[in-house]
Amino acid sequence: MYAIKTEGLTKIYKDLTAVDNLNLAIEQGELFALLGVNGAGKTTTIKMLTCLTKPNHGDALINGNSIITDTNKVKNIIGVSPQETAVAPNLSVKENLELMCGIHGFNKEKRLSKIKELSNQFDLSAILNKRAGKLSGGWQRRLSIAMALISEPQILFLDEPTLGLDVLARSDLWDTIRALKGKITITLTTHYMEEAEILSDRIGIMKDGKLLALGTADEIKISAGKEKFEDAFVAIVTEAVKL
Ligand SMILES: Nc1ncnc2c1ncn2[C@@H]1O[C@H](COP(=O)(O)OP(=O)(O)OP(=O)(O)O)[C@@H](O)[C@H]1O
Repeated sequence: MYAIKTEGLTKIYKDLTAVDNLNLAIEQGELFALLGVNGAGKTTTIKMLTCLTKPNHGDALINGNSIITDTNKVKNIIGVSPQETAVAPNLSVKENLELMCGIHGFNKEKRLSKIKELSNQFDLSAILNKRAGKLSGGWQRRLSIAMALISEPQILFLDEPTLGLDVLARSDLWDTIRALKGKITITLTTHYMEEAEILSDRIGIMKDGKLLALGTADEIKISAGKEKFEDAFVAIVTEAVKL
């Protein structure tokens, strides 16, 4: 069974088709990147897959569960780190993690063990009592990902995980994401070509709501007839090559 399978997934806002007949299948354990320039439809796709907004047409199956008819099941098996980070700025790092444990109804024992496990995994131990709003963007994002993992999701969605971060913070976060690779299915959106190429198993390139290319970075380079992934991306989105 695919982790994610979309069938003609479409979202229309008034006269704008934000996501246009998206057909995509993502394997279990895959790290998949949706790459595209601003307004390509990446966030709208993630919002539909995470049941935050309903499609106008089509459907998507998340581990076999429909985002339209099985929303509760879908919500139980996914974790989301949204573009606007879900971190509560006035709470400490620990309180943010506790809040998520509370939302998922963990008892004290489970809460303590989960916070310990994630603090170790994400290097948060030394900053547990710091106010989240005082952390740098990179650390807030790291906390946001840790929070998304509290429910032990089977599929993790990361919407623009490194948006606005400096080179070092981005590289740190790439290490964090790499460490999750293979353990869980990850779908991330990005407009950084390098991020998609370095991190993901496969990449889908979107523009104007449409999926223009799909494959590994190498496959995309070969089909576009370019040696560098960046050149392939530019050629595809400027429609210099039709795949
Ligand atoms: N709630 C909304 N109402 C109307 N139009 C919307 C809404 N949300 C998104 N759009 C439009 O849909 C299109 C796709 O937006 P979306 O945010 O999905 O793109 P994106 O690829 O995630 O871009 P970005 O990288 O800027 O986040 C854009 O033209 C956007 O303006």
